[in-house]
Amino acid sequence: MSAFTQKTNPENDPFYDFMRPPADETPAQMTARLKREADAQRISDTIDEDIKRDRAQQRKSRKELRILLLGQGESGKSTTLKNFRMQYARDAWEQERTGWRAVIQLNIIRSIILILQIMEAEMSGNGAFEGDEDEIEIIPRRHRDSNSSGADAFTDKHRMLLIRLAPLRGVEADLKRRLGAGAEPVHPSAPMSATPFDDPAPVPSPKRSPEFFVRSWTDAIDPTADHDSSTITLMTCKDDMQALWTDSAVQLALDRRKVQLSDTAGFFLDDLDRIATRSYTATDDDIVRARLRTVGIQEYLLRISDGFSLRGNDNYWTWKLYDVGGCRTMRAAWVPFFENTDVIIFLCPVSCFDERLDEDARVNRLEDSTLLWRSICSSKLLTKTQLILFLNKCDLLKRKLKRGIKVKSFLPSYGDRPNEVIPVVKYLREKYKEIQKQHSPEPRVSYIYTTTVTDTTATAKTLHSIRDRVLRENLVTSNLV
Ligand SMILES: Nc1nc2c(ncn2[C@@H]2O[C@H](COP(=O)(O)OP(=O)(O)OP(=O)(O)O)[C@@H](O)[C@H]2O)c(=O)[nH]1
Ligand SMILES: [Mg+2]
Repeated sequence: MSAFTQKTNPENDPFYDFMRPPADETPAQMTARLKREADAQRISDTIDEDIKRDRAQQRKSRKELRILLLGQGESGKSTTLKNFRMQYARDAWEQERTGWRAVIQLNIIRSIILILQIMEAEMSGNGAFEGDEDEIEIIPRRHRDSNSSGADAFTDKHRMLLIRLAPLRGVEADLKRRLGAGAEPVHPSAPMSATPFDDPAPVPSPKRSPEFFVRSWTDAIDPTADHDSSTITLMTCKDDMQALWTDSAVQLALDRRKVQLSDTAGFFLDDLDRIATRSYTATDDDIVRARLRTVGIQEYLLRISDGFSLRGNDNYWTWKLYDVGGCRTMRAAWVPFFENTDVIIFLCPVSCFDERLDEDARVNRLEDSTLLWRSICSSKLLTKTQLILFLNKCDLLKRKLKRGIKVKSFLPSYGDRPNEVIPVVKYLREKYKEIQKQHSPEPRVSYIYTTTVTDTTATAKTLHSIRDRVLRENLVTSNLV
């Protein structure tokens, strides 16, 4: 087994007596024994390394690469995967297009229900509000002024909107039922680990209740499903949804509670005219922006041409991409996938410096991401794995800094550097590069990209560059060139 099972008590080891040194061991005998043990360990490590290298070599001679997408929840792993599939698995991508409509409808309803909840809380003078038992996403992460209330700002018009939009809750339940063919509940207080290598430990229940998710897209995205009743309700509610979203009292309430709805995952309220129609078909951009949380680990196959070999099928490689759930309750499940992983694409959302984790509100998101990056860089299991870092969500960072949020207030080490995108990204790039350099068991090349993976055109260029670099490196190490 791996190095991560070391924490067991040696007294429980059935071989403990056998391994225990003799009671009357002299210092000279002890030195000799320790040397023997160290030699044996070295030989065992070398054999393990040889086996690993042979396996990697075999996979490479079959032109197969394993690529793992890692990073905290909402860092953009599935969105990166979507970009890969859009570029390199176009047929499957097209087949799933119709099915994304239901996910996007659900994203819209989630945003509306959040606004309704906030409005209800404000009307009743409650500082805080609770979502439904299995409520989804978007309970604000940042600090709220819980004493403020705008009850007076709301009128009969708002009460009427509450009533008229109530049918959306039924549509939400219906869509969840249909989409949730592969769903299983995630216990909100399930044991968590900050890195995949820590023993999971229970933490207090998170403030937010769990977000909707499905275990696999292919279960959820059913292009043949008839979602007409949801579409009709959305069409009927469209004007009211727009009236709610553009209402000034609502906007003020969202501001008071520091809910930046347009920056949240799966935001489509500015696109209602286009989406709440019977003929709506999800565009590539819509699919990339749609939010569906990942649970467990999902495998996707891509066939990617290396563009080097001359003969027909000879130039195709199979890339096995693994998309994982990034929340702390799911990180322990990553470890079995580390063995034989050729490449890790790690996503750090640079806009998250002022946010807390959904699953543990005590933890700053950037701190969490940095800790995770360090653990991945230092892992002995991943010594030979090529690490590619995406400093992602640069668009959101730009918007946040423009609103005047100061990086220094959350990251004192940032000091008096300019509160602008380029210096912030440069600072984080250097920090992450330094961590990689300091903690990697062996020197490794650093591949760092600044990304906004919802920008499909820019991301296509990044992915082509990665394809070329990864293939070149693996062609060289497998002596195929
Ligand atoms: N504006 C913006 N949104 C992004 C970016 N990257 C991802 N998102 C959005 O952020 C949300 C979360 O992204 P996902 O790809 O689902 O995150 P994930 O890492 O797979 O999250 P888990 O499955 O929970 O581990 C989605 O709605 C994306 O559209 C980005 O660079 N900019
Ligand atoms: Mg995901």
